[in-house]
Amino acid sequence: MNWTTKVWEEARPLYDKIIAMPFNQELMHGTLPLQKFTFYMAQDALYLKDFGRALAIIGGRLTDSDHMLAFSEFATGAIVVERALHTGYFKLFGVNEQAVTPSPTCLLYTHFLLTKAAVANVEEAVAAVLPCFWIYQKVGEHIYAQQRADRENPYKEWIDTYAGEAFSKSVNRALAIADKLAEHADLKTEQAMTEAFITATRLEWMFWDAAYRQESWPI
Ligand SMILES: Cc1ncc(CO)c(N)n1
Ligand SMILES: Cc1ncsc1CCO
Repeated sequence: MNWTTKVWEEARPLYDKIIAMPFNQELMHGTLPLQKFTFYMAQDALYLKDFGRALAIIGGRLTDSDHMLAFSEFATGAIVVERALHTGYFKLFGVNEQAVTPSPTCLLYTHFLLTKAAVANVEEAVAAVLPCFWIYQKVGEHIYAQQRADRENPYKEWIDTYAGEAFSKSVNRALAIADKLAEHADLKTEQAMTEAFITATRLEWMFWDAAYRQESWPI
């Protein structure tokens, strides 16, 4: 059994909890309050910039040139999505970019990714960024399949991005790279990959939860 199949079995209960979150249920029905979505978007723009940075770092650390190419394209993709938020939802919903600073959870997640990208084994670094691809694809596709066709959803563009074919191609490429690295990894490295994947999946849950609560710094 390949590593991604095994790790998904472990992550499955976390994924089920992510789907059931009020943020995602309300996003699916188009009833998520605009304030909560706007908070999420503003935090996600900050997230995507550092995520892109982490992907570029990993790209530079990989050995295989096909893998390097894939990660530099993922890094480009993350920055393109970050730019699209600014010209799309930010303008549409009137977000003041200057006023946005990272929430505790956003900072925790981006710093986790940047630390793994910079100093962990590259296999573990790839595993750490994988939920950003895979969880978003699964959530996007779930919401896309469940949404009601007769109703306009203000968050349609978000849903279409992550349920779309272009994103799916990136996800499949990232999964294949992770499996290839796991295939050649020793047991200890494979276990570290699994742990990094599970931690990042928890952080995905926390990122949506923080947006729903519009999390701020306690002091
Ligand atoms: C928090 C978060 N994780 C993953 C993605 C998709 O890459 C995103 N846009 N935001
Ligand atoms: C995972 C991911 N999320 C937004 S862009 C990107 C890389 C794929 O282009």
